[in-house]
Amino acid sequence: MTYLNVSDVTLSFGGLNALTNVNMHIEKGLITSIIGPNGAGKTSILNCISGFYHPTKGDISYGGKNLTHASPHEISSMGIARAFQNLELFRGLSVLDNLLLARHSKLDYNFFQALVFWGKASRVESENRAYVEDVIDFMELEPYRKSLVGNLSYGVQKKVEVARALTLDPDLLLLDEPMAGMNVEEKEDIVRFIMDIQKERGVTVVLVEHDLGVVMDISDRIHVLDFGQLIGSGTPAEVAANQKVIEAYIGEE
Ligand SMILES: Nc1ncnc2c1ncn2[C@@H]1O[C@H](COP(=O)(O)OP(=O)(O)OP(=O)(O)O)[C@@H](O)[C@H]1O
Repeated sequence: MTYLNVSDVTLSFGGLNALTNVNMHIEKGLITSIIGPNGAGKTSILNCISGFYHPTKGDISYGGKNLTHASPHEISSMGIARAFQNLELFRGLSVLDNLLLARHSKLDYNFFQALVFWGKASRVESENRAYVEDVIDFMELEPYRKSLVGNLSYGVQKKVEVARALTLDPDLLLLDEPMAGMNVEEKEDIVRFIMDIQKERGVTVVLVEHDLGVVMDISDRIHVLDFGQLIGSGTPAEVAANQKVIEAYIGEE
């Protein structure tokens, strides 16, 4: 079942097309990876889906709603969360505070209720707290909950970044190179969490990743971009046998 539909999307910066007439269908409940050589347009497509860029041409719809011109905040409230390639965490705050702050953007009580911290506000606040504690538990971040993010290893910070996105209770999670800069053990760890996020929490995952071994292992579907164009889509086996994809990767070496 198509869930997120990228339809004929072009994204131009002056004379340069970062994306050209890209069509991509993301199915609900699956792990879909977007791969391609450097500069192929992978982050650009995530930026379009999450509202940081708006396509120059084409449409993006999600669960039947058009989000082409929606803001990042509107898109996040539709159930799409993103973990960033460059960490978007507050380094001087603890893991717990970072996650509470992220979760806070979902609060639906108004300023005056918050001020007196009474009634609905206090109920919502304790629900948020419980939700964040559940994410800490799920991501096995308990040993670090009071640690300042800036003092943690890069691998743990990347995990906190994924946890930050999870506190938004997403239906769709966009992960931009969650394994970049990680050692083998850290990679194995985060791969396990990505698979659990899909299976146990029922979240649809879109993954941008350079590690082709990992991508082939965990993806249900793969889309391949090269110079801003979609050159292949399908299961890992289909993509691995695609001549255009093979050439794009050989050309990169
Ligand atoms: N804000 C911008 N202004 C101008 N050009 C941009 C901008 N963002 C991206 N580009 C260009 O668009 C093209 C695609 O970039 P993008 O970051 O999407 O590629 P990528 O596949 O994510 O690359 P990488 O694997 O290196 O992260 C590149 O040529 C890049 O220089």
